[in-house]
Amino acid sequence: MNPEVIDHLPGTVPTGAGSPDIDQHFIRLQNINKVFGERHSKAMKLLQQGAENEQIAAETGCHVALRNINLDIPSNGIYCIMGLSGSGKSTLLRHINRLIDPDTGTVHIQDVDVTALSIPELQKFRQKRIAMVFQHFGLLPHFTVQQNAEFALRVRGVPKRERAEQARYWLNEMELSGYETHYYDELSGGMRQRVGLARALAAGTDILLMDEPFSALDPLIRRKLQTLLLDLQDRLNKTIVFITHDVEEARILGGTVALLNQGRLIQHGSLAQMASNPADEYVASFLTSSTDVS
Ligand SMILES: Nc1ncnc2c1ncn2[C@@H]1O[C@H](COP(=O)(O)OP(=O)(O)OP(=O)(O)O)[C@@H](O)[C@H]1O
Repeated sequence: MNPEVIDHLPGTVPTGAGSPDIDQHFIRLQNINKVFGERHSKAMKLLQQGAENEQIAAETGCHVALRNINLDIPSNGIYCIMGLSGSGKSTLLRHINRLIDPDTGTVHIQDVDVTALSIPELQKFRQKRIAMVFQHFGLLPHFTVQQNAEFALRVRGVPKRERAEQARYWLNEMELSGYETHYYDELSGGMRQRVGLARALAAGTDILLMDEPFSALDPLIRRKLQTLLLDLQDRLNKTIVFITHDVEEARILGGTVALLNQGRLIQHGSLAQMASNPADEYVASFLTSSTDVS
């Protein structure tokens, strides 16, 4: 049996009991800049000279998605990335697994410089360490629920019986037993996202990147999935980076956040600290426009 699978068989899933020490610098982004657009080198030059985003856009047509991001994300917890639409949340998240390459800067996960990995090394690293859950589920419509849940293990070359066992375990955890042979079209939004979660968890990685996973769902289902995620996290102790627009959702998920505005990291820490000592007007109005976080 594949030793990677043994590590993550249902009976050996790590539990929250005796939690490991938290590594405060588990994921470390340093000096990340990211510009999108065709006149890229001109835009980068202006950025490095300190030009504002608007000036760069006016002179080059390029969009500055991330500006000098320095952020440490601790291990074994849920860390929320927040900000208005277009503030750079997804771009930041996708730097962690290098779905997007930075223009400058580095991403480390523990002692691995993710930005320095070759493509084959990166593929292996992702398969072993990082799973992703998407806002619009990212399921393959021509695959059954079971096949979708097995997908990451199949890509990794895990033998059929073992991956089927893993997927069934996580589908059961997601209350989807009995739906294994169903297809995407036959599922509600909440069920689709539970398949997305089962797929990510079956992969057995220690890092989960979640890009607004619950925002397409109606409020009751959303609340149910938040509770499900918290219950799982109590047992699994993963490092979860979770994008949300919603301050209330961030508070439910533990209240540790990084807040972006126009590609800049404006403030990070606990929501309560940010509410009592906001870095600027934007933070204050972002927090109060959503909910009471004190
Ligand atoms: N591939 C791309 N090409 C050009 N511009 C891009 C690309 N990806 C992102 N952008 C731009 O970069 C900025 C940041 O985008 P990003 O998707 O990271 O924001 P976001 O905060 O996740 O927004 P949303 O909440 O709407 O998903 C946006 O203005 C977006 O239009």
